[in-house]
Amino acid sequence: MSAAVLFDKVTCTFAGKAGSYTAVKDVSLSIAEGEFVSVVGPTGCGKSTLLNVAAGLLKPSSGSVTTFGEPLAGVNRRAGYMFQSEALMPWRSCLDNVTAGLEFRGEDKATARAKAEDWLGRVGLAGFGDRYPHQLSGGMRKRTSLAQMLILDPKILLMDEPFSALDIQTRQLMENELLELWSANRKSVLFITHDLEEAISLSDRVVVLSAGPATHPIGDFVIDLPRPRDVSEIRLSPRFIELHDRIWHAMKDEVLKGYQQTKNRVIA
Ligand SMILES: Nc1ncnc2c1ncn2[C@@H]1O[C@H](COP(=O)(O)OP(=O)(O)OP(=O)(O)O)[C@@H](O)[C@H]1O
Repeated sequence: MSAAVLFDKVTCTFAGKAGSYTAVKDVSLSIAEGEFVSVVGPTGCGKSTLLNVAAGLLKPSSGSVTTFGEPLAGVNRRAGYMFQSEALMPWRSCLDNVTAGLEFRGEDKATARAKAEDWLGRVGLAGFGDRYPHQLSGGMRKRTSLAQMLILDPKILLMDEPFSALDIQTRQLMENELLELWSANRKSVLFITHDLEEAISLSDRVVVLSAGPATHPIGDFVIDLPRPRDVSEIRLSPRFIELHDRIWHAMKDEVLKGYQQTKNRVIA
């Protein structure tokens, strides 16, 4: 079975006024079909850069990416995205935001509407379709974004700190909802987060990145916690605490290095 996403020795170098900067170097990483993989690492190390490469929005300076065995050229059409920032169109209702992708694909309005209503129900927003984004809470806007992504039935979900702007309770509710939707129809997920607890509670595997420059994976941990999981309860289990200790041990020096380097780059 081919990997949903396979990074093979991916390097990304950015040109800048002060010279070039190699954000990630020789990254090899694979995400299997149906696998939930989180990538954690110090601030500014290159997590979003890798996600952008998987999305086909950024071409690596060297190395290659394949998706389901095919070389990725241009935007990854098999992927759905969810980012930290709000991506809803403020001038469209919640329902019209969810139908947008299908309309762009040329699906007829009535079918798109029926599918969107179904998805709004699945993410707990039945009856909210005619609200506009500014009339929804942060959690509801995230649910709308989830429906907007899932309605297109992507084979891979690329998620860049999608819940980091939410308060802790709403965040855990959303994480549980994501797991429930994911387990009903296992997609491959590449999930970027700063938050190690979030990574462990959601994932099958957690990949730890080194501090930049030339970021690369320094640890790859299988998360053997049972499913289904409740993200707030699983954090109290002895196995979770053990995994957290091990991964944090691998990460903490890099986090300090990353923080120092970011500070120095700002000062320089
Ligand atoms: N287009 C670009 N041009 C120049 N430098 C860039 C560009 N994109 C990213 N970088 C640099 O590459 C490095 C990695 O950035 P990236 O956003 O991937 O990190 P991150 O791990 O996602 O950060 P954070 O944890 O803060 O969200 C950073 O030092 C950033 O300044």
